[in-house]
Amino acid sequence: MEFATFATRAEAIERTEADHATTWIVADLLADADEDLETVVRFLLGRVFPAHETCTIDVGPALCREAIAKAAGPNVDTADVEDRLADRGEIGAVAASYDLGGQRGLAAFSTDGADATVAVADVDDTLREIAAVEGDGSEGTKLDTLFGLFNRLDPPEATILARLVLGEMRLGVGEGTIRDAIAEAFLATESESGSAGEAPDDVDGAASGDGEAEATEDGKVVVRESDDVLAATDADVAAVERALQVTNDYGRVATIARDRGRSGLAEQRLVVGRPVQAMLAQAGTAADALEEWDRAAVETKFDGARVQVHYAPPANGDPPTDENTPSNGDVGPKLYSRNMDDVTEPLPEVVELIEDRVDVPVILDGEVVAVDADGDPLPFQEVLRRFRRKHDVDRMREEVDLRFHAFDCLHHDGTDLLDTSLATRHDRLREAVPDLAATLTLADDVETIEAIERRALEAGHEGIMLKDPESPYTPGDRGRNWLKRKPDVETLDLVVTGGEWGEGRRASLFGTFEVSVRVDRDDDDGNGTTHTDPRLEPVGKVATGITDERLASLTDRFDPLVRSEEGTTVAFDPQVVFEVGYEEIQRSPTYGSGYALRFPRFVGVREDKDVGDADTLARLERFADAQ
Ligand SMILES: Nc1ncnc2c1ncn2[C@@H]1O[C@H](COP(=O)(O)OP(=O)(O)OP(=O)(O)O)[C@@H](O)[C@H]1O
Repeated sequence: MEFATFATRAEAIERTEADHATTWIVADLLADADEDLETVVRFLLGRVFPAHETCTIDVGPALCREAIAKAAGPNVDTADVEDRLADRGEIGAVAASYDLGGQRGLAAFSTDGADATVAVADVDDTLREIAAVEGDGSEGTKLDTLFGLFNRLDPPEATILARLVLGEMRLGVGEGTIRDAIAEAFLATESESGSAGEAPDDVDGAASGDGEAEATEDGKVVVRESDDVLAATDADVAAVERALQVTNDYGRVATIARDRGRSGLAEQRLVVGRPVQAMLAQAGTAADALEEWDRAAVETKFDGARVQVHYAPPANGDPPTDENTPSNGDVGPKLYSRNMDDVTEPLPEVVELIEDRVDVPVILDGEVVAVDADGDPLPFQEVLRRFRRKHDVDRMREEVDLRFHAFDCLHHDGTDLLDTSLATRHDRLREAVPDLAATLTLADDVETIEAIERRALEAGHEGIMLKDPESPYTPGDRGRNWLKRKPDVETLDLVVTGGEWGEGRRASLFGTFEVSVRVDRDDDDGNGTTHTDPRLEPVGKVATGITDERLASLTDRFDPLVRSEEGTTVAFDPQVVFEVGYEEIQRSPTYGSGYALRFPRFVGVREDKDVGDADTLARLERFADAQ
């Protein structure tokens, strides 16, 4: 597929507002993608690599702006690109606003005069090439390669490339839309209920369906209520969802759905070495748990960082031959964070522990916690000193002692356990790692649960987890089968979107940080889906709780993220998530979110969270209502 075709269709998706119409156009695009299907799916999600691969193209906003400036010609410098960014607010629009290198010039044609169009596969290859560049001079090589690509693109293509490079596609296509579109494009014909979802007629490049299409002032195409509903059934969508949960690879699932249909999807298995999305929890009380289930499984809530362990010991057999066969030999131990980043290297003692204790293939879920000399838990911030460390791992190992607590088992000795009950999974967990398994107590009265909670708090833990003992493991889901209970007021995990330079002694440091919530299109789906296209709205400014030393390190960290500057106020590229405490949430016209935090206080940087994991406006509103 030509990249220009992809860009035009992406533009139409962006202009379309109704969810079902978006699903149609995406389904239509997937059906036309042929051999580029996997790439198209990833591009729509703003990714070059599937989520379970730890590769990144490692091009920051500054380098991307420099490449655009270079492609825009000798009269344009990075400062000019930054000005336009401050003006237009979005890198795609900025890239499209320049007459880049060859757009209308000679470079659009190869030397023999043939039209040198760029294919989706060319863009993918080039971005992978950029990802692979390492070592001295890598910045320069990445810049030249990216510039070379921008140089060959038309404005709509340049928009998409710039957004892709920075992982912000802004098409309003979340993971849920892709899931539905895969079902619509490739499974709907298999259902008895009807024919495949028909892509709607084209109206000005965007979907119309049978309903009346109407362009609004901002150019979005709204499709009014129509008889034309999606053809995919709930069962189709569930089949896709299931395969996504085990493979964690949208591109791959799309291809399997197209080529092998439902039976192919049903055959997908967990693979030791391929991380799975973490199951998440909602806040809840003992009374909530006992109201919802007959009995609650009660566990300590450890105050550390989530780690998923993948290991297949070498003695157990040969390495996997087919990547869809549960591996039975020689993988890892590999450790993954809650966001599926590879954290094996920073945590060597966990690797050694697993190698030492485990003798069959496993996928375990758990938490690493920093502990003091007596083995008592230390605050969460301590574990983060170890978690993403690339240098001085050995020295830090001496400084911060870690414990690994395993609380779930997703795969054990050739058997996938996602669909079995928590109680069964816990039995397998104890079989796999008897002395690393968290204690799980079944309770059917509030008093027992409260006693466990008191003991957990006295021992220095964060609180307790309450889990439905009958529930399956649902990757990526923040449902009500796991409830977390901790006494402290919930903190919020907010994206840092701006800042202000300090005054006097602190004039060379950022002194205040503007923090924002995510406002996603499908914000209120309530199912914990990670959305790739967040809009961010401020809720307050954090200035307290930060030491001078910390401010200095934060200033170094945020300096390269400055997107624009006006007086002492700066806007940052949204990349860092702060955990923020507060006394109260108030309604307020001051900020775009409609809320303001009273006495916001810096608790720490959530190194384990990306922008897509930050709290949403919907969650903030729930907290505000519950005050
Ligand atoms: N026994 C346990 N079972 C499950 N999760 C646990 C347990 N102990 C600690 N945790 C941690 O608690 C988290 C569950 O809370 P949640 O899903 O809300 O994540 P979060 O947003 O990081 O919340 P928080 O900031 O409260 O930890 C898990 O991701 C895990 O890291």
